[in-house]
Amino acid sequence: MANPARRAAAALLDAVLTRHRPLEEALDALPTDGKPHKVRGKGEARPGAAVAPRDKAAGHRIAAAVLRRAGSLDAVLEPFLRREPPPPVRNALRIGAAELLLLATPPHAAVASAVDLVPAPFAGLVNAVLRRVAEAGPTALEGLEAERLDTPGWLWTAWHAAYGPAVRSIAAAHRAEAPLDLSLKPGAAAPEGGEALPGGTHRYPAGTRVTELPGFADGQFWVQDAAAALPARLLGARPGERVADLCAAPGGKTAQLAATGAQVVAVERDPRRAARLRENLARLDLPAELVVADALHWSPEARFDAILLDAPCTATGTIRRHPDVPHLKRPKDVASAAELQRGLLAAAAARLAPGGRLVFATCSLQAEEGEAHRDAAAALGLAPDPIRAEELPGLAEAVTPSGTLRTRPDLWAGRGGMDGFFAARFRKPAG
Ligand SMILES: C[S@@+](CC[C@H](N)C(=O)[O-])C[C@H]1O[C@@H](n2cnc3c(N)ncnc32)[C@H](O)[C@@H]1O
Repeated sequence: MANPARRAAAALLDAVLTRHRPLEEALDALPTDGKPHKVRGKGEARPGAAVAPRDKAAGHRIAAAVLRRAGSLDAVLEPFLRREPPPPVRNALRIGAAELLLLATPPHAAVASAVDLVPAPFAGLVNAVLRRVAEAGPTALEGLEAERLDTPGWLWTAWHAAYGPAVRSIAAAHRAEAPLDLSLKPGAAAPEGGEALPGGTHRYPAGTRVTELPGFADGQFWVQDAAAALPARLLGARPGERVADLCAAPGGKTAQLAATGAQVVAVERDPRRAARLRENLARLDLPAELVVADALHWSPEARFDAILLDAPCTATGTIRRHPDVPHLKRPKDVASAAELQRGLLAAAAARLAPGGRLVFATCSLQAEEGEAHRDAAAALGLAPDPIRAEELPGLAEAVTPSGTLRTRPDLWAGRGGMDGFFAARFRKPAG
């Protein structure tokens, strides 16, 4: 019987790499209470033994290491494989190699538990291959062009076109797990042990469990990457203003807007995500009107002084936090996300009062989901309202010459990086 943490890792890798399901969904579907586990959205139920929370966390860590470094791990395994093994065997080999080369698991335990994951006819193969990998040790990774191997070719090409040689440092940043960033409620004290970043975010080491920090249950703060905190700040909402947060769940930016004293209307299409937003606002004790609706077709009674459009996107700026993204997204997803974003931008422009402000943001590194929208906005009656470097202390490098925001995971590299975000600010001419 395979070790529960490795079994969980194998189930997570099967979900992402074979069935193309998001990692978060696969984590939710792991049976933690002995019930059969259900794969949401597919109606597929399969029996599974319960996984203790500790084993689930360990399995998640192993699966994430494999997803981050799958290209490098496959390159190490390559010389020892004469033909392609079936997917579960390939994943067991990747799990074993990740434990040996990246996670410092003692070799005997790494090899034996990978062998336990596969059916008997493959046990000899997995044992022999992983013993060879164990003999080489972490030096097996030396000399590999890890940045390229661990990045799908189409993303490398797109990032090279957009960012030039920085593509290499972007890809390198994806190798590390992201730290935990918190935004604080006004007047709240930050839990001890963090670093105060310019702009107000408090940063804690990767792996910190937010629910265990003092102040979480009484709603003193919420999880929000340092870059994700910027778009709402750039909107500059003021007390009493009527502000819409389109595409609002899980609500990090709604919380920021509500904390300014503005009258916030949060719009979210997905009822399940809207329920999470409601819970988050209740925990934080921050007020906002929640509308469960499609922002493309929603018609409010009155127009807004300010709108934040944090549009759905391919999320390629969040790969440090979501290492499944490069394995799941395809170029056609960028094209369809960009089309939806154009529609949402037009809907947002129509709901803005004359003189009103709009911030458009996406957590994508793809230019089609960011910079391309800047010029299209003129046709919607929106004038650029350039962002100034003084507005973003310590982050002048993220302000582009045309006054948009472009953060990347390799910025603030010595401090733990940040998510990749694009933001542009517009004004609707008065009268
Ligand atoms: C990038 S996330 C928003 C993150 C959020 N602003 C925050 O800071 O926590 C995009 C959200 O938009 C929602 N969404 C997608 N299309 C939508 C639409 N047409 N109308 C309203 N919400 C939509 C998704 O369900 C998702 O919750």
